[in-house]
Amino acid sequence: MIRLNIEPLTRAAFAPFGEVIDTEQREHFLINNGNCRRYHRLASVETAAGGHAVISVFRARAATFPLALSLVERHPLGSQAFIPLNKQAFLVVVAPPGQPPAPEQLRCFLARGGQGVNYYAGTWHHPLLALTSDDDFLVVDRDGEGPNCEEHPLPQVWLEKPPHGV
Ligand SMILES: NC(=O)N[C@@H](O)C(=O)O
Ligand code: NI
Repeated sequence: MIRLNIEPLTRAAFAPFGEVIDTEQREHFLINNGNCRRYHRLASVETAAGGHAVISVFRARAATFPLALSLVERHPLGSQAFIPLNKQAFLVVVAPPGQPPAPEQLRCFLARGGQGVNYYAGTWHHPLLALTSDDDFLVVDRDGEGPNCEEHPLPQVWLEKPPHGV
């Protein structure tokens, strides 16, 4: 049985899996006559095989802990971004693109309030893990023809609740 450690979400640590969407210490430039900062291209949207990008809202129930992770999935034809609309923290479980991951390859990150993630096409990940009930996330991913969700079952991988007040 494997219990995943929870790591802080940083751009460097998440680089093999995708991009971190946040504004802390990020480059920006002024637009709209100096009334607005543009944090430009924090992440890129991938849509392959004739697909197109769509914007959705996911309203998620909070995960309950300890949590047995039963699967990971990947979207080979497109990226997938999750941006919390209420700046709530959430959990991100990922493994690098490529062969279906062994449990030891899984990484768990805590996205603190205000951080979002963009999974590269093909990055293995657990479906959205919210920590707050009815939490809303803006989701940008690919819609269109073709198989874009592959699942891989996991044996005995557990996740404990993150420390309080994260
Ligand atoms: N099913 C769906 O659209 N969501 C998953 O891809 C997910 O990563 O939460
Ligand atoms: Ni997904």
